[in-house]
Amino acid sequence: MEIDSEWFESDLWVGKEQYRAVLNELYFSWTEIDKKKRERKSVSVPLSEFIGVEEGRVEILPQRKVEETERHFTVFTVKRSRGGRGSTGLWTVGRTQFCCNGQDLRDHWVRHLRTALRKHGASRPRRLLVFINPFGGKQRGRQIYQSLVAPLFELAGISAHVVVTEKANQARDHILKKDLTGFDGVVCVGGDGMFSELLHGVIGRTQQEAGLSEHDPAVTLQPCNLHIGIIPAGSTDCVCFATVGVNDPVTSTLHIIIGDSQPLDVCSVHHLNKLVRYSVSLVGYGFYGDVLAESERHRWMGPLRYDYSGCLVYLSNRSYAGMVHFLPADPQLSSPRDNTRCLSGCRVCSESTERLFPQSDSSSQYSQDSSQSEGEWVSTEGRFRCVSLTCMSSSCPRSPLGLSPSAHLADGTGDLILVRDTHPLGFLTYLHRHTTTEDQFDLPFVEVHRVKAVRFSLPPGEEESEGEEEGEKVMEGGDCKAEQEGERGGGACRSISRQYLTSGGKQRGINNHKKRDFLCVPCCSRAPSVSVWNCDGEILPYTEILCRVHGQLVRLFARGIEDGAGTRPFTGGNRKCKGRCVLHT
Ligand SMILES: Nc1ncnc2c1ncn2[C@@H]1O[C@H](COP(=O)(O)OP(=O)(O)OP(=O)(O)O)[C@@H](O)[C@H]1O
Ligand SMILES: CCCCCCCCCCCCC/C=C/[C@@H](O)[C@H](CO)NC(C)=O
Ligand SMILES: [Ca+2]
Repeated sequence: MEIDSEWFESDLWVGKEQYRAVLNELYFSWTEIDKKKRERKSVSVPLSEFIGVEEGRVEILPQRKVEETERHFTVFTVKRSRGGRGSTGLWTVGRTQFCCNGQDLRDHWVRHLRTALRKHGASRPRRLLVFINPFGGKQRGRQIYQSLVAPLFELAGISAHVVVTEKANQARDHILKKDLTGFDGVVCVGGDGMFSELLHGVIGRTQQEAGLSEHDPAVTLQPCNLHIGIIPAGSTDCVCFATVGVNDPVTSTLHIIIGDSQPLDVCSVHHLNKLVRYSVSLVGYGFYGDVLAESERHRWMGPLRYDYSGCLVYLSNRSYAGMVHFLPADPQLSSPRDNTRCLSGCRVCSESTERLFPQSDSSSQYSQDSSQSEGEWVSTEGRFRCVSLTCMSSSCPRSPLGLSPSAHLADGTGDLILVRDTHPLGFLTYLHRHTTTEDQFDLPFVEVHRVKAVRFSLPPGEEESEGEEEGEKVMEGGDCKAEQEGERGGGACRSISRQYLTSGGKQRGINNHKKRDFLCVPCCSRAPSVSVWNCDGEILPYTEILCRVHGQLVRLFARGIEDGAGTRPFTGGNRKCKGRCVLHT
């Protein structure tokens, strides 16, 4: 019966059917024995997708139920499930209860399966630090963790230290300052804002330990070893959706348990050689900045505030003057218009790993490539509806292909999208194409460039003033110059952002009249001359910024979007796959 320490096989029953079950070093499989059947059922589970084994007849979700019997054992595996809209990125917990012909055989199976799991699971996390935002999204973070995540962690033998946050930035500061010895990863239960806290904590901590300055945009940052897991429980779970393919807590938990590892590009945003923030999804000026700023005034609406604010901002019909300078990426490697899709196991991203971290010697240690020459900067100016930089596709439920459908998660570049001023219908067409398979870049007023760095400045005479004091105070209604001058469009002029800050009464960064102008968005009749930057859902306190993409700076417990997950292939509209896409490689 026992072949060697890896192999094990015997007959087993599942319900009334008899199976031949085999465990080898890669798979656990069971095949129906009934010779009379034309089609015999056969299941094969790679050990990499094996979650756990328990004695008896056991259920884990929705509730733990154990029926202790001597002859049964239950295995739990990753099961791919059909979600809504043909999505295949949804994972559930597969459960199979096996019956043996005696307790000895049962004990053998449990022992062998556990040993195989231990051997195979060397790269799986054993200890995690979990931060729950109890107020994110629909305020269900705590419940999601307790009912869906914790039981699966327990089944998989993961021990979790849980912190329910009491204030903003607690998770970031914990990661920056506390002892993290023994943790294999950090996990957030929340939305993009919580993810951003973990991102800043992990990157900051890694640079501190490496003795590197985060402020210098020219510094090659140290890639972070501590993995980040995202259990989606926010109003916007864009990073989760774009890296997993669905926003589903169980799917994300399973990716964490099996120790998936997805490298991710990160953009550092600087103002005058000072780090302002990091971004993985969107650094957007104009429309996306205005929508975020407007949405802050309607937080009570919950996730719907983005739709409402989107309509208001669209109707305000704004464009902004600016100068954009960018450092193009190597066009030989890929293009934002090559109709490829960055899917799990993406070839472009794996080739980028070799380029970004050439192996310096025979050991497996990666060292970062700093030999490449920077290349020539390109400049353009004009009036823009929006200027967006995204390091990934930024696909989300609203826009399943995302802001830049052919962007890559881990190729060391970002896509810069310039939407020049146009008539309202033109801009509406651009926005609407995000929700369909039609190419949003195939419009005369839209440009897209694959870049390594971007600098944005205001036109001459409109530059930001500098040197104001630090310290923070939220801008109040009534600070509005236009309101004081009786220029408002109707109703009271309200300040639009909780996060747009002034310094102890004095403003930081932007000179007063410009700042007051845009704080009146969109209720005043006078059009503001500057917008704000939306950086992964946070408003930046500066207009003139320098962004630099750091290839594969962090790693998520994810594997990218599996073929067909949460997306549609390029079959519609004028986007045609020419056989070069990842689906065909
Ligand atoms: N206990 C807390 N109290 C207040 N704010 C918190 C707390 N914990 C985390 N935060 C902050 O709340 C912000 C939003 O959280 P999160 O991203 O989880 O939810 P969300 O609903 O998706 O967010 P948003 O409404 O901004 O889209 C984060 O930026 C985070 O810093
Ligand atoms: C007429 C229909 C108009 C629909 C317009 C849809 C446009 C969708 C574009 C999706 C962009 C997603 C960008 C991601 C942003 C996130 O980084 C950020 C943080 O969560 N979210 C927000 C809302 O700023
Ligand atoms: Ca990228």
